[in-house]
Amino acid sequence: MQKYVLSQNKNSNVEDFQMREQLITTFKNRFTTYGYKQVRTSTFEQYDMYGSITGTVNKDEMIKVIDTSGKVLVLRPDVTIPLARMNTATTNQRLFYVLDVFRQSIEQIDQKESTQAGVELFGDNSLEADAEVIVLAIHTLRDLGFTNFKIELGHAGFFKELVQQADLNQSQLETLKTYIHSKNLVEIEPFLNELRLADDLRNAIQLIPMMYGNPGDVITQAKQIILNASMQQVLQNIIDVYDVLVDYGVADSIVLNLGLINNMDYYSGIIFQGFLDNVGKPVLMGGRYDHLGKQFGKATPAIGFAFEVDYLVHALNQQGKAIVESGIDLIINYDKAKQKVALESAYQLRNEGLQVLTYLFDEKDTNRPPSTYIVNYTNDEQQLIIENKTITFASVNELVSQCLAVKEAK
Ligand SMILES: N[C@@H](Cc1c[nH]c[nH+]1)C(=O)O
Repeated sequence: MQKYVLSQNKNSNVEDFQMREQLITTFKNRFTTYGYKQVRTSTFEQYDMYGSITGTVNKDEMIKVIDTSGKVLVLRPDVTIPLARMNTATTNQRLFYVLDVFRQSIEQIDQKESTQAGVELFGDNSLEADAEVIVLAIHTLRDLGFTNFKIELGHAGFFKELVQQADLNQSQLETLKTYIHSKNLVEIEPFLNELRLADDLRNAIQLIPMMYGNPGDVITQAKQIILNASMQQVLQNIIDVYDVLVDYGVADSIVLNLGLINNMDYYSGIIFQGFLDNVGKPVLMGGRYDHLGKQFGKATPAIGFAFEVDYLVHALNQQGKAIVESGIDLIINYDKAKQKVALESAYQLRNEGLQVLTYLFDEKDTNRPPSTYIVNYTNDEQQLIIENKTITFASVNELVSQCLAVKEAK
């Protein structure tokens, strides 16, 4: 075990970092084409703020720090909450971010930070907005080269409505959520029997974990357990959003999951999660949270989602899509007597955007990275070597234009 290394689980090698940068460029490009503007929020937040509102991150999972005046702060445990608090726009606002969030669950004590790339759309409560945000998630996954993924679509209201009628206490509610989440059909039945619920209510709750799969089938099943007008409305909302998704041509990527329960409690409408083949956890989570803003004095409808960047990097690595490109454009070897002209060339070539390393000929280091071109400055010769072809050049300018011509031709 290495001394003072807190956790080894953060990707820290060069290839992973480059892959993350490529991913981030993809997020930025795609989010921008849907009208989103990038923002950031503070890394430190007031612990009290999280204490005063409901439906936020579990307080035990937040990482607390104490500033020099003794005030308790937390490291940003979520981005949606601070953005909902900061949002003052009177018209639609589309924001995106690529930021680290800090949470520590009891199950995964080593996992304290993760990078999220997310979007939030404020000020639009239409089902077209719901569909557009989901399509943006799908569009981005396709940009990243994923073909085998599914978006599970559900609704926060479906479960809430049933649970409200069952009148459960907090611990019963948590148990039920766990059973539904893990589709634990064996334990859910005796659990519900003990609660002595009305038959139709017990039956409806028991069927929730099975309300999963092909949208047409799930809608037919769900119609049979509708107990009141609000549940009817919720189901209609799901059907309407799904219809817009069909018009976008993304129906293939959608499955319905009426037992879907997101981590955060602030959701009030459509919720969704994205799953890739071979990754057990969702790589994206999101949904509508129309009541969160109210807690900060400004009721604004809102919907958004966040990708877990680390899981995506892991998935790309597993699929063998890792970047193996570790070489550079050009190496300049030079005799001490030619130092001036060699270093001048290096400066100019770098100025043109080429990656350049310089080495004295008598340097012992043989462990050099691969390069596309090699330049040799010796007392007698000035050579540019490209793929076994040797070209001589008279001046720095000539070298620069030769290199650029080759680069352009590639
Ligand atoms: N902040 C949510 C994801 C989300 C963004 N917007 C809406 N939901 C999470 O971390 O799970």
